[in-house]
Amino acid sequence: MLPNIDLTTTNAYKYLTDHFIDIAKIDLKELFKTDNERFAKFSIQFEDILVDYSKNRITDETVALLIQLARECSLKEAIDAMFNAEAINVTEGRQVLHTALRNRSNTPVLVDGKDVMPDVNAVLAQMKTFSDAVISGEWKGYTGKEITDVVNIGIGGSDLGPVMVTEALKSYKTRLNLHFVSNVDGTHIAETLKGLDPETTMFLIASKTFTTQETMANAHSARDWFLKSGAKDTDVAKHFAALSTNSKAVEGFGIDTANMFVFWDWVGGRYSLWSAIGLSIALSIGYDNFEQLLAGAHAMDNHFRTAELEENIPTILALNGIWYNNFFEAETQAILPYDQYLHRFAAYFQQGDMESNGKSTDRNGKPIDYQTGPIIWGEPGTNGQHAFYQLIHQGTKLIPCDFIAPAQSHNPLGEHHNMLLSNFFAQTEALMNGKTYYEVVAELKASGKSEAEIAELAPFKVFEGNRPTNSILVKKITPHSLGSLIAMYEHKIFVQGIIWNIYSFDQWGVELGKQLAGKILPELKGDEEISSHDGSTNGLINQYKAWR
Ligand SMILES: O=P(O)(O)OC[C@H]1O[C@](O)(CO)[C@@H](O)[C@@H]1O
Repeated sequence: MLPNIDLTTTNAYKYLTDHFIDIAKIDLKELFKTDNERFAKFSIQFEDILVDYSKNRITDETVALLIQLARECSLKEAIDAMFNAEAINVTEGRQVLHTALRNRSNTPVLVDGKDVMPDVNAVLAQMKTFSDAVISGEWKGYTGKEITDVVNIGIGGSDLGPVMVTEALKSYKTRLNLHFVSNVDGTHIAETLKGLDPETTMFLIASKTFTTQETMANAHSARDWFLKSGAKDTDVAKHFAALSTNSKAVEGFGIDTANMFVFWDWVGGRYSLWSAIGLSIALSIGYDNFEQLLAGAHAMDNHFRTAELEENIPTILALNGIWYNNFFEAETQAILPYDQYLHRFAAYFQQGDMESNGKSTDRNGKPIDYQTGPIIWGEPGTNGQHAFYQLIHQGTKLIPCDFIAPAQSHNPLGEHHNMLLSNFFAQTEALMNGKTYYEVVAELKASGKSEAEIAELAPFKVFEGNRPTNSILVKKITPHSLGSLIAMYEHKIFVQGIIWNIYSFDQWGVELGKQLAGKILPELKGDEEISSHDGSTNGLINQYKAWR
């Protein structure tokens, strides 16, 4: 069972509320001036990942109180409950076992008394055989040609993880070209298919439920396109595979069950890239690299499960986030990777975090009167610097930022990487130190400006500073380190959900829109005027009908 504790009733929360009044007045750069050990104290290295959280508005006391909060909310017990296969996804009556998918040590994981590891390993073996055959060219299409292109059709967790990882690990690419179709907008599949040859294209229909409207519509359009090329129904087996928990629906669609890669309902969609949903990743980077990704995540799982809370990276990151979210009232959290390969990392964790912790009902079914999940956003550096960093530096909102960068580039081109990393280091320094009015005046004087010009300009050039950041420096983005990095954020989300006393593994909030779309779709068929909705919705539907 998960603990059920309202964080605002804990002693730690009360102490933190008082402590916040003191900390709100303290300037972060002063904390560095008075403590030479601050970096050593507030940074943790795990394998090839260094997490520096010293540029946060925290003291020893803050960290101690946040840890106390985690203890009072029974975090350790909750971690054990997840790894021990308790049904902690209560509203769906399921276990939460994405960690079993990457359990490379193969210790038994018992679900209802049955060890799931043999099934996990059997699917991995099937993925290996299949991906090896397609990559080597041994697998032939219906006219005897090798497969050159793979199209993953899926959405949400059946798309975002594979897209993010295949982009992040592009430098490990096999000879196959990967494409991803998610949107029900016909443009997505139409544009993707334009450059492809049905004789050499493989489709992966990725859907946990195999009922998702967008995925099924795209899957049918893909099959129509394939059959139009002259292929027969019996050729579908050579060009379509399914990644799903729903064998019946897969059969119903006409995909050979030999080409079905299963997973289980104890894998949440947004945590499924480690499962058969990762087949596109295995095809894209090769099975051995996919296994390395799993191994990296497993290493982080072990760290999360065994490290003391004070040394536990996901826990520390989560508690820092709670500090800003619940005390400083920060509304958002930026994820800013200084690595072009990680350009979908923030988008991936938009689903990971916001679908998990965007909840306002606690574990008693009662409305919550404190803040839960933040808005997650971000773009790669340095592009972001030339777009939205203005607001991070000088806007009225406090935006805690995670900066992520690899020390080694896969493309060491002249001075590019030093230039990139100089920006990475400079930004967190600038956000912390800011620039005072006196510094601005001195700078303007030195540049030869008149007194009048200085008086006019100076206020606009002041940077308040004192803006918090985490710096996550990774030796190199490899399948292993990326696996660890993803698992680190997954567990951060878990910790926050525990402390906010919410259920992080359901997603009822996506249902209402789906339901209403299902009602509206038949109304769009004919030409008759619609009057069954509110005035705005009626007006919009009727104008759509008039214009289409
Ligand atoms: O894999 P499926 O079942 O097609 O679902 C896709 C996505 O839809 C959601 O249920 C949200 O609509 C996500 O949680 C999930 O990742």
